[in-house]
Amino acid sequence: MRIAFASDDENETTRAVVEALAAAGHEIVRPGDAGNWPDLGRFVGQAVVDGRADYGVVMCWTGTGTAIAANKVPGVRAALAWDPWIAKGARLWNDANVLAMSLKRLAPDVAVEVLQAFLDTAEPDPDEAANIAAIERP
Ligand SMILES: O=C(CO)[C@H](O)[C@H](O)COP(=O)(O)O
Repeated sequence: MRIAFASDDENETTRAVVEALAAAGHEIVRPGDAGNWPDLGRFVGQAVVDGRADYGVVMCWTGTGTAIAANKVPGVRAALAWDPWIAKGARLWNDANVLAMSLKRLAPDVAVEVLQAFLDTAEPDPDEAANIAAIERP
C-alpha cells in the first residue's frame, strides 16, 4: 500500500515505524520539506483524501497535534492510538484512515505493533456504516 508518513521529530520510535513500513513493502509518501506539526498533519491528511496514499501515519511528541491537524482536512478520520486494540478498533468502528501516535510515549516495538494492528484491519464493521457516515455531517 501507499502510506503517507510525517513526523515533526525523529527518534528510535519514528525510525522503527518507517523501517516497518518499508520492510512490509509499503510505498512511503513523505512531505518534501520538513514543517511544523500543523503542516505535517495537514500534508498527510491531504495525501489520503487526494488518493496519493491509502492510509496516513502521523507522529509528534504527543500525537495529538498532528491528529488534530489531519482531522481538519475534510474526509480524514485520524485516530490517536497507543496500543493495538485501540488501533484495531479505530479501523473497525471508526474507519480511521490516519493513525496518530506519540513518538515520545510509545516504545519502538509497541509503535510497530500499533501500526500493524491498524494496517492489518482491512475493513470496518458494516454495523458501524451509519455512524461512520454521520461523522461527515457538518
Ligand atoms: O506534540 C506535539 C504537538 O502536539 C509537538 O511535537 C510538540 O508540541 C513539539 O512541537 P514544537 O517543536 O513545534 O514545539
